[in-house]
Amino acid sequence: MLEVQGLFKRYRSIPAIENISFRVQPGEIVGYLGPNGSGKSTTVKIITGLLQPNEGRVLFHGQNIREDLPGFRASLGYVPEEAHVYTHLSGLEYLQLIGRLRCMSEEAIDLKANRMLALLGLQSWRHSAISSYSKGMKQRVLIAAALMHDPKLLIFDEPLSGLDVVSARLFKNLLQELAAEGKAILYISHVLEVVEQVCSRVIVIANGKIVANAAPAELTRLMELPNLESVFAQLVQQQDTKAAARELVQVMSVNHV
Ligand SMILES: Nc1ncnc2c1ncn2[C@@H]1O[C@H](COP(=O)(O)OP(=O)(O)OP(=O)(O)O)[C@@H](O)[C@H]1O
Repeated sequence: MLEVQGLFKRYRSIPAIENISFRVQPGEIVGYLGPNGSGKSTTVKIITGLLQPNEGRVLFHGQNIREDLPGFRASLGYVPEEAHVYTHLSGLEYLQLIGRLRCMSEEAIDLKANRMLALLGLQSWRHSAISSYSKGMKQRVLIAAALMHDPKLLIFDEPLSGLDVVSARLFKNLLQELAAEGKAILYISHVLEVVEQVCSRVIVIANGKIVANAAPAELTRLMELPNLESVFAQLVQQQDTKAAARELVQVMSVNHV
């Protein structure tokens, strides 16, 4: 369904991603993991059509997305890492706006917006301005907004940020339901425990390059490691965090008067 082929992106001649290729099929939840600055957002911006690659292309149902971006976006639901919502609108007004931009009927907008807000625990807040919402409440509105038009492809960029325990569990169950419905899902997250539970496959990138693309269980088995977190640490050669934390506390307590 989604096919990413040989993407390269350079910012002022410095490579951000190099030769990124992968597929996401209907019913799959694919985790896209990497440390800060490894190129996840750059990849997602290219897939959503916000950024043009220097090389490579993105195909959706075999067609280059840049040949018909509005058509592609009609099939795409995207929850961005940073929320830029119109905070003077209420949750309900925001979903109505999104529905109208998606050319949905008023009847469908009203039904879906009200039901989704209720299911996401925002019923009594639906007429309040988003500016009064907590981070997690804003995040839930964004999730509803991404689902309103029943897209075939969903991209969630760090969707758990700010969500409380119940909302996070609801989101995990939602991912599984969406996959069972045949949606293709790309899931970017640093919460490896959840990724390990829900993803059928994970792609790990480091310094802009893919270093692994396999099922979580296969990665842990092949690398003889207990969980995805240790696999990730090994693959991206992260620093010795215990030593760094100890040193930070030592530096902090250097006499400063
Ligand atoms: N607009 C830009 N101009 C210059 N360099 C950029 C720009 N955007 C990203 N980069 C660089 O490209 C590399 C990849 O960044 P990107 O934001 O894609 O990483 P990321 O994996 O999403 O990181 P994070 O987990 O912190 O969100 C980084 O080295 C970053 O500094």
